[in-house]
Amino acid sequence: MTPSIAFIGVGNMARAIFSGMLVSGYPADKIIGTSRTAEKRDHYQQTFGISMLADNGEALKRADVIVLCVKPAQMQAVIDAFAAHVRADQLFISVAAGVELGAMEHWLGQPVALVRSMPNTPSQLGAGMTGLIANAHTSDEQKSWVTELFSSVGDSVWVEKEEHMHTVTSLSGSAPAYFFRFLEAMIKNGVEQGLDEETSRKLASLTMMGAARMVIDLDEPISQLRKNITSPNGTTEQALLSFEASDIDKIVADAMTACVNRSKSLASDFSASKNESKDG
Ligand SMILES: NC(=O)C1=CN([C@@H]2O[C@H](COP(=O)(O)OP(=O)(O)OC[C@H]3O[C@@H](n4cnc5c(N)ncnc54)[C@H](O)[C@@H]3O)[C@@H](O)[C@H]2O)C=CC1
Ligand SMILES: O=C(O)[C@@H]1CCC=N1
Repeated sequence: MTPSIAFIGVGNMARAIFSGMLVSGYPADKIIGTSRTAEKRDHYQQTFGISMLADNGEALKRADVIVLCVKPAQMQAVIDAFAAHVRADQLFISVAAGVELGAMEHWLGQPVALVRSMPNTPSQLGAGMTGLIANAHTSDEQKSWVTELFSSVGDSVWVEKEEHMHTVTSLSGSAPAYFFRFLEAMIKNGVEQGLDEETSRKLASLTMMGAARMVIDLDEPISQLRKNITSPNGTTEQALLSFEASDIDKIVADAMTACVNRSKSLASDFSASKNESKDG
């Protein structure tokens, strides 16, 4: 039987996941979303044919699987409000950056299956990439179901240690934004050189897709793919020398480290021990 799945806090990430699921054939009548805004509930219900509710507790009651999609700062309040009504057979999946399994277990207040995920927005096109880790109460069967769920919107990897979720965030969760930023800069320069925006956008973005497909589909080192384009004393060489002069490795490493550090600081803000000391 297809499980009913409730997305608590429908925003960018929830929409990306359930729209990808719908495209891959998940029945709309098995998908519930929650939003506090009537306009958004109407919009999502009409656009996607899913059930939209105002009450998270009602969504919890109706669902087999609950995907927690609110911002990290809202997670505790959302869980606290329905924790007393959680059933032992339910499966929870969080998409929140930084919020650790231990903190969510603490808020849920009972042994329950819980998966922490770090998806990304290309999920909405079935091209998502998701990192996953489960708590000790999650069965192998539940893990397989979660793998299938995220396979329906792209691909996924299970990490061995929870601290690896910070790295996943910097490599895939946040990373579509890096590529968008890079494209923005390229398109802007194409326009500055005289092309219209549409042409510049098409040239840059389809090139990014083609390059990514070469990396994924061809069994060749990325450095070799790069060298195949870089004629000695040619045009590409000049562009790459310019990147090196700006220390591209450092630029990227600094950005990824900043991302990881923010993920760690979120984890520390919402850690179980901090909550225990607050409670006690
Ligand atoms: N946007 C992204 O690319 C990614 C986001 N995430 C995670 O996904 C989570 C959500 O991020 P976004 O979707 O970008 O944020 P968002 O702001 O677009 O969506 C969150 C939604 O939750 C709603 N909400 C807040 N409190 C609520 C409550 N008590 N009951 C019901 N709904 C409530 C808000 O109104 C909002 O619509 C965050 O924890 C973030 O770390 C993870 C991976 C990628
Ligand atoms: O920026 C954020 O905090 C979220 C998590 C990963 C992508 N967006």
